[in-house]
Amino acid sequence: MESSTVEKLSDLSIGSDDWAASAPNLRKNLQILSPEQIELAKMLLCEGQSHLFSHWPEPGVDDRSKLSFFEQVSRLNASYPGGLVSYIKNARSLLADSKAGKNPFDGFTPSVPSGEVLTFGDDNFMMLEEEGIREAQNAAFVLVAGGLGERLGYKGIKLALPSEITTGTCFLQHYVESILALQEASCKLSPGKCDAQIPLVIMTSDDTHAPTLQLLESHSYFGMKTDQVKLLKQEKVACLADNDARLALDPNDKYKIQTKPHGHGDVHALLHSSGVLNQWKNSGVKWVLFFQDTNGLLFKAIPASLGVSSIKGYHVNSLSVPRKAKEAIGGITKLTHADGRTMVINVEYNQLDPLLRATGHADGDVNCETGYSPFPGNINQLILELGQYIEELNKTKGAIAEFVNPKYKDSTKTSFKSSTRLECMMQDYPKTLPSSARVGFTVMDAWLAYAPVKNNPEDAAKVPKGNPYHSATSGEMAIYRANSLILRKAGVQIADPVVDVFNGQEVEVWPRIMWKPKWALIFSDVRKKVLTGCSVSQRSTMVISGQNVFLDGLSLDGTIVINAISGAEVKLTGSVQNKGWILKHIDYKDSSFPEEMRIRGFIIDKVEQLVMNYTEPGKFCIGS
Ligand SMILES: O=c1ccn([C@@H]2O[C@H](COP(=O)(O)OP(=O)(O)O[C@H]3O[C@H](CO)[C@H](O)[C@H](O)[C@H]3O)[C@@H](O)[C@H]2O)c(=O)[nH]1
Repeated sequence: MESSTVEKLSDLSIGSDDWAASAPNLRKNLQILSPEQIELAKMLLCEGQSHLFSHWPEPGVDDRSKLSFFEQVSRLNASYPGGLVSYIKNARSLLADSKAGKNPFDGFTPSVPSGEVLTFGDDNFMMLEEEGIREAQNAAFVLVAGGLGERLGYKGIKLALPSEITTGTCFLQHYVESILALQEASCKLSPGKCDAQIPLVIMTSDDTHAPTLQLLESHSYFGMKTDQVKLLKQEKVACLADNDARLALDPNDKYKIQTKPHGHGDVHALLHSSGVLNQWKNSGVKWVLFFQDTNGLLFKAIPASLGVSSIKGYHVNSLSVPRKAKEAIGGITKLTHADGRTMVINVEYNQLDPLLRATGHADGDVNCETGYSPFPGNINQLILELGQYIEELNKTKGAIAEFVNPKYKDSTKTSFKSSTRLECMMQDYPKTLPSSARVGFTVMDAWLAYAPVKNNPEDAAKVPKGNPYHSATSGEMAIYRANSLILRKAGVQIADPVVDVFNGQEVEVWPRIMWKPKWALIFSDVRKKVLTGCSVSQRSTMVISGQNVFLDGLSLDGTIVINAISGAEVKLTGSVQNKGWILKHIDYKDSSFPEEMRIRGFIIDKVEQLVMNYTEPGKFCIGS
């Protein structure tokens, strides 16, 4: 050992180790720690964390575990803006506010903001869609997928779950194919050569990282270039044992700090620290679109909402849908402070009711005469303008306003039922923006834009009548409904749905109509490909996978599946009739079926179908 190192160590461990007086068991072990670890130990003691070492035995016993404890501390320190010192200080302050019952919206009065309300299929909507397609080549997508989906109770990652079982396409595949279709459509509109590759970042966590990577790798990235996709893993944060923000030890490992997820708000700090935003800026990206793991309808709403951002010049545009009172989505709210400040921001679903009650709305979160809450529902699809986003993150480093939600043992609020932690949400990003920032929102019908898969069958069945179930059943049925309604609007005679009950949830069953994003991204695509005199019966299934497939005088009563390369132009006409595909009820408790089927309450019995595959270029016609 070099003499200078010897001196330094002896200095710390023998001579001047008074700083460790509050943790005698740590003091005895200083000799096994590196200088960096000793610095971390000093920091922990300074922050009142001596209890972490009270059980430490003599040097020589469990030394490996002691070192791995510090490795974890080092990781926790590095992954939080400002390190653990900031985390603990923020925690103390938020815990004190929580104990005092301080309302985070103190001094603010809520009111209903005004935003862009769009109507599917009208001239304005179609103009915005065209604009969105033009801008798509300047977009980058960010998918937050670090959550485990505890409410759904599904064992795998939600991105691997089929969004519908007619084609069995999982959410991630659908998202990637939609982005690739946007890329192609946008480039086609550019004069000259356009070789834009729309980047996709996926935020994962320890819970989801490996399976997400595996899903991508085992499917060749669903057609994306491997360097087009980047995974950023969020770290968990330390749990807090009490109001003094003493860190909690893992009940199963006393050399480990217990950790829990910090929330989707981490995405901003991760994008900032990864350097990816500047790379995007240099390659001409202008818009960053954030989205969540299970919304099979989302890409039907992307083109028009991107069009709104572009035409209005919004720095922040949140996509929203009419919200049913008490629905588990935040409300977009205008908050006006007594001092004159205003902001338009998401008020999370658990905070909206208390905020309204505290500000003179005795009934809290209730529907108005329209049958919906007057506050539009935030679906957490945000479009940020990259230049202003980078400017803001350079100031904040991506730190987002946090909150804490401890479950107290009793009304004295002195101890917790279980450890808690700080959390943050990505939609709180606008909270720190200057008043000059252009923050807006776009409202679209829920049938077109929002059908997440969040609730397990039991909880979904308990949702108040008239409110959306947000289950695998409703998420799938919503896709069929949206596609049916879009074709209806384009002039196809689509039979009315029938009402059925799956896993205790009453849903409308429309014909199972599916198309790949490359067939139609926007309504004008559908109109170009759907000619006159078409009809589809309620029991029918239609799957279109091919760019140049046209419906012209088709009368479908059964199942038709078309797979065609882009060079093949296929016309579907005349009558197609067969026994088709039948939905069969299954019970979610019946473990003879795979979990991803059980959670929706049905399987498809593929009795008879017409399947046509076109692998050569040319013009083809099906139907008699
Ligand atoms: O630490 C986390 C937690 C969640 N997520 C991801 O964030 C997304 C949203 O998570 P949840 O589905 O659990 O979110 P909530 O339902 O609690 O609520 C959020 O989504 C709603 C709409 O779906 C509303 O917009 C609401 O205001 C917003 O907070 C998911 O893709 C999830 O994977 C992470 O990446 N990391």
